[in-house]
Amino acid sequence: MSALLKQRVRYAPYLAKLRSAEECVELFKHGQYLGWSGFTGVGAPKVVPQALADHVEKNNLQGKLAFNLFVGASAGPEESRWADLDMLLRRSPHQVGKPIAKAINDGRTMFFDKHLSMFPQDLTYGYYTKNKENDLLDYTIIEATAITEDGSIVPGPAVGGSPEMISVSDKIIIEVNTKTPSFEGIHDIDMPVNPPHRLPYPHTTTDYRVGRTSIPVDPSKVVAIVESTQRDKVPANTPSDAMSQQIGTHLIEFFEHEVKMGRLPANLLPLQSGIGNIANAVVEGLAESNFKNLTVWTEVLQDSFLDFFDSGSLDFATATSIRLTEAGFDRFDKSWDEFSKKLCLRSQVVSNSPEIIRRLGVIAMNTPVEVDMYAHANSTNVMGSRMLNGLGGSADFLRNAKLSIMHTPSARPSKIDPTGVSCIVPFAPHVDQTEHDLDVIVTEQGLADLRGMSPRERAVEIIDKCAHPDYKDQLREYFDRAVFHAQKAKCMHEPHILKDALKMHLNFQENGTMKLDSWDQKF
Ligand SMILES: CC(=O)SCCNC(=O)CCNC(=O)[C@H](O)C(C)(C)COP(=O)(O)OP(=O)(O)OC[C@H]1O[C@@H](n2cnc3c(N)ncnc32)[C@H](O)[C@@H]1OP(=O)(O)O
Repeated sequence: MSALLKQRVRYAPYLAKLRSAEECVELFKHGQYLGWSGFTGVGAPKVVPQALADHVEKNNLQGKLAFNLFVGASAGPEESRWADLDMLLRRSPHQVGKPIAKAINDGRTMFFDKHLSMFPQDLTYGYYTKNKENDLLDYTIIEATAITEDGSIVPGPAVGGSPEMISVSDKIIIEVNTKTPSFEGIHDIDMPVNPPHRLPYPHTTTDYRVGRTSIPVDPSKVVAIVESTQRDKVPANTPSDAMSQQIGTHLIEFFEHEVKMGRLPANLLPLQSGIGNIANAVVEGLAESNFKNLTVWTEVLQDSFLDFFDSGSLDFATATSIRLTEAGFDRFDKSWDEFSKKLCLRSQVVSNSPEIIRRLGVIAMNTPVEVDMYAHANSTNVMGSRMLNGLGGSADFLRNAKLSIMHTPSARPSKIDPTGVSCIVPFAPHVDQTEHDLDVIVTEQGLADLRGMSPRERAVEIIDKCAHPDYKDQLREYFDRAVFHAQKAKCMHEPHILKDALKMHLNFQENGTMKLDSWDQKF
């Protein structure tokens, strides 16, 4: 037992339960229901999942030792390995990475995609274990960076759904990570209380704290403590480029206008920003802008937020996960005293709570796959059926924010055409965010402010301001034809010609580009 482990585990009875990761393997049986800590690739267990993967690989147990796995959002490379080894029977509510997306799209893993604010509570309602005898997760494997005197768990860089998983878990395995510095003091943990006893969340500011800094656990449920010395491995972020910077510029101009019109205060309102290079560019733009005393209420913080703090413009940020690269974590650790005063990590049911997002008037910004001309957005399924990452928390925020913004490139490259995929389409083949949720669509071409507009007005605005020049005329022609058709058919509210509505997608599937020869083209 390392001296560091002894120091981190302040509840002595747990030390008697010390096991190696390999010694935990025998606890696991095919078909069990498991919870893992972690959110967006950080804070997930590492050594026990790796030992299980090694065991499966060594004994050719692919598909024979497989699990129903729940993680707050995505986990790290261990999850990808489980996907490659056919160890995932079922997975929810979010995932990231080619191997797991492949397992889902191959039909090997049953995935369901759920709002991240709802997933943990639905787990406690027993919705996901309803076919089991005891209605509980068999094991939760949770990464801790310290254990308090009463046996409570101090998580690392993610809280996610761990409080709920622990509350509905039959047995618990704690991986104490002694390589990661202790994150004690940075968390604010809400434990689940189900209706009819649930009370309102009292949060009225981004820095509000209920005051619990660790996750309480019944020590009799803890069956093993395992030491881990592996840090989180987050791939480098895609740097911002001219396209994403242009989107950032449009947004900052829009915020300045909103302040001038009195619809936003001078320091804006708490910001939520999604993942990816557009989100990073927006954060970079804000850090360089004239806005001061900004706050952030979001679900994931990335490396760009460290610069945002350093710029002096950001007063406080809160999320459920701080997804930093190794270099980002080093920087974070070095300035722990400074960052930890300005940062709080919460349960995902709180970071993504519709109630709080609406109360605080959050400004939400996320990237879709595509948006249609009436402002329905697809965040998850390419061509209506190929799963990318899942919905994540995008709809938690976009449905409830004061300003709901989707930012996207106007077009993406296909294999044969540098602008072969238009991200503005006539009809979204899968809808995650509806026309009733979205206020603003922005691409590098421009910004469409849709507030108060009827669907036909929206279509004109989105095509004019946001579509790529290669697609503007084509989209306008579809819209004009749809209006002509709808006038005759008396269905002018949201005009469509169903036989044509998906022709851009069909052409992409057949010819590798969304550019049509004509709308009369046959498929
Ligand atoms: C945990 C969280 O919830 S974070 C907060 C918000 N979460 C969300 O919004 C979840 C849903 N959104 C997402 O996952 C992402 O924003 C995405 C994938 C939709 C877009 O993110 P980006 O950084 O722009 O994605 P990126 O450019 O890497 O594209 C990802 C893949 O989708 C493909 N893709 C994206 N848009 C399209 C499109 N319109 N048509 C076809 N393919 C597309 C890309 O080609 C790429 O495929 P590849 O991986 O095979 O190369």
